[in-house]
Amino acid sequence: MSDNVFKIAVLPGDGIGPEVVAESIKILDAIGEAFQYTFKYQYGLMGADAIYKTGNPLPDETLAICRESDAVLFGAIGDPAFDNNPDAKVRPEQGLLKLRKELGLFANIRPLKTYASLIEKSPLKKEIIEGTDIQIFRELVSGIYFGEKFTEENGAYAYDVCRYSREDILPITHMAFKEAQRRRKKLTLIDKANVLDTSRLWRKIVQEAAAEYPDVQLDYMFVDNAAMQLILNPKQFDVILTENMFGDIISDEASVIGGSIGLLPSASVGKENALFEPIHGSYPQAKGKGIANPIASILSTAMMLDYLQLDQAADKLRESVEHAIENRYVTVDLKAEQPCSTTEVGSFIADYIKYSEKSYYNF
Ligand SMILES: NC(=O)C1=CN([C@@H]2O[C@H](COP(=O)(O)OP(=O)(O)OC[C@H]3O[C@@H](n4cnc5c(N)ncnc54)[C@H](O)[C@@H]3O)[C@@H](O)[C@H]2O)C=CC1
Ligand SMILES: CC(C)CC(=O)C(=O)O
Ligand SMILES: [Mg+2]
Repeated sequence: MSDNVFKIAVLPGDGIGPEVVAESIKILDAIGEAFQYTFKYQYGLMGADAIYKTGNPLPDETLAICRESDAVLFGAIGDPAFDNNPDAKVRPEQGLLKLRKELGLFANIRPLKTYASLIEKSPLKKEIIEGTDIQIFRELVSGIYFGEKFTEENGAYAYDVCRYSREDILPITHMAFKEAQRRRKKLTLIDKANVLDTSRLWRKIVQEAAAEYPDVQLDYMFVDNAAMQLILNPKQFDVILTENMFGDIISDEASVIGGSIGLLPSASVGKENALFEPIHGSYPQAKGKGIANPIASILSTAMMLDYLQLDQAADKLRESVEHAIENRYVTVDLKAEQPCSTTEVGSFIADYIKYSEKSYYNF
């Protein structure tokens, strides 16, 4: 990374991935213009698109581009042709899981907040969700997604092994405690320690680590109860720490509180690199229809600007997104009276960044 020049690996992927990433690039260019940054993009094949073109869901060239980059901007992978074929040995999802493992992206951070103009649009009552502000820390490169897996040749049985080590658990545990210290000083470990040995190991290690953070209130919640509590009383949560599969599931559920999964960004962070992607998938039903909400990808780009320590630019991007949402310049999933298309939302946000008052310069 040299002053004001940043190498960004761009992996659009499948389905709506290319559409929402295109809006993020449009906005990154607007940020570059407004703040005099240069973002150099290197595009890479990924997922089903990569399988169709190369036979590999994560080509070596794509991995090399990511390793050489300052950050990775990723869309989504996934294709019904593979979803509906349980016998497919090569799958798009393998590319994403391999990329996360190869880059050592052990911490997946999924922020969730509510917006005033969307509160009334939620299926949940205003008094329950208003003011919800949660950070989910999901372990991303271990657990059942990465364990030994086997299917008996005649389909008689199959298994997936969930395995965790202290080395898998500690790094993200410390990250989550430190984030709680910066926020409202509450950390909730979500697990299934009443049944699973792996969860009991999480609870033991997190309990040990807690001694280093006496200012943080630590509590525990079984994942089935947590799935209910997220809907009953989401404001009880500040920072959530959990293992891979539980985090995958509860973050999609939590997205309903914010108004749409099309709003939720994520950062996947390791020691030497980071990847930024919406929490949603390739939403194949919407491919090519211009109805996909690009804001989750755009807010993931804001998290990338945070990571690159471009704080003013990140703040301006978030201000621009809030301006679009509060002025109802949004896609159909947010129940807009006059829905905008994916590209209209992106252009509205990009124009606001370029032409709004210089509210972010300290003149
Ligand atoms: N990180 C990734 O690349 C992920 C990939 N996938 C893959 O995506 C494919 C589809 O999986 P699904 O379970 O249908 O998950 P999905 O997240 O693609 O879509 C689920 C539902 O969420 C809504 N949705 C998703 N993205 C949206 C957006 N940007 N704007 C508005 N609404 C949106 C739609 O109602 C959609 O039917 C599968 O192949 C799956 O493996 C799923 C999750 C994450
Ligand atoms: C391939 C899946 C594990 C992707 C996903 O659902 C996620 O990361 O949220
Ligand atoms: Mg998921």
